[in-house]
Amino acid sequence: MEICKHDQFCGGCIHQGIPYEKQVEMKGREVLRLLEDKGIKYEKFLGIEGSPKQYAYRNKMEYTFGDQVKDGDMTLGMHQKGRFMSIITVDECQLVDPDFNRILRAVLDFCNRNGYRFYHKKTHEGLMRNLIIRKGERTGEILVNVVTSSQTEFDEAAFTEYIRQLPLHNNLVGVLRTINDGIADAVNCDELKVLWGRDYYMEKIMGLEFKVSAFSFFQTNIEAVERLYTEALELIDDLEGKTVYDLFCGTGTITQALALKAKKAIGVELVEEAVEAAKVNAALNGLANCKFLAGDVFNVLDNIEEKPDVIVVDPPRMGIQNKALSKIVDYGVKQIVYISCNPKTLAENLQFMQLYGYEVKTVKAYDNFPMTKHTECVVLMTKCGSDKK
Ligand SMILES: C[S@@+](CC[C@H](N)C(=O)[O-])C[C@H]1O[C@@H](n2cnc3c(N)ncnc32)[C@H](O)[C@@H]1O
Repeated sequence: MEICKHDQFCGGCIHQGIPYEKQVEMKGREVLRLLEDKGIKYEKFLGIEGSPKQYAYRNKMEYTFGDQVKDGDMTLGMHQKGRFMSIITVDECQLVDPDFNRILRAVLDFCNRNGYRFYHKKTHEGLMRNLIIRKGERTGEILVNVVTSSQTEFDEAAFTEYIRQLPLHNNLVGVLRTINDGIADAVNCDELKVLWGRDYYMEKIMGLEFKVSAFSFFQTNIEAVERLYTEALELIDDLEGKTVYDLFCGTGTITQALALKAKKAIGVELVEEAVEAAKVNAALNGLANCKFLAGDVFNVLDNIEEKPDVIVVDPPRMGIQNKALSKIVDYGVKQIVYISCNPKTLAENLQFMQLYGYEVKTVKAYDNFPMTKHTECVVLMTKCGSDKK
């Protein structure tokens, strides 16, 4: 693949131009360095896996309307590297399905033709704010969600017609409009309007089906994350008859995969909408042995009656706070599987867990986000001495 035409301004693909094997090797070395810096002793490093797809792997993009130079033409895309107020049009991004680029270009043309202006971050004036495109990798379903203020007229019928007649390879299943009049530079939903079709797409992963609604979290690189989750769950000795906690469970993908084998799987997640989505999906998959609880892991752990035999954690980039980690290690379960999207906070958490009687058996890294700086890791920890019992 040639160097992307947006490379000069877009800060997303920092490793672009470096041969892929080299990128993977660099990320693997970085994980080991971070672990070693924290004095983490591990029995085995199982290496690093590259992504099954190096391009067109992202199933979601959140683009912003703006301009690249002050009072210049309207743009739609990503923030320019190092220049927060500048937006660059990324209509040839290589990390997304070509349909995303087609839709982005078409929406920008539509807005220019209709004289719609972008919402200005400083003056808080203007109409067009964001464009969110999501795709079911395994179903080929596409959802288009345009985010606007309510300050001036927006021709919803013309927009819908225009999007529906675009020649796409994938199957458009919904055209949505989100009204956001908040002044924060974030996508908040004051009202979600279904202009056509439905407000969700379907995805298939780990042999399960998922209904992913407009704002639900869902993993970005499906092929890569399926392999990562599968390998992470294979580290657990035996799930039969066991109660498993899936902490920081998001929309409950892991919880449901665990429930296929365990006696009971309990997911805990801060975002209530994600928990509601997880419940809907568990019902869709006919899984009656899943339970989902909304709230901060630190608080919710005190209210779960069933004690765990195994714990899986998949925290956000900031890792797990020590006060929550104390409660997790206090269960004394034989195996903890730690899935991490930030090797730096992973190393800090492992250091703490080692002090409280856990040892690191295996570490494996995964490059689920080729060209970018991100690396995922899966670590198996066991309670010291539990092997000898
Ligand atoms: C990396 S994602 C996990 C994704 C999940 N495994 C899935 O497949 O959908 C981390 C999740 O932790 C949640 N989270 C962040 N802080 C939390 C907390 N203190 N307690 C519970 N959940 C939290 C986030 O909302 C997010 O959904």
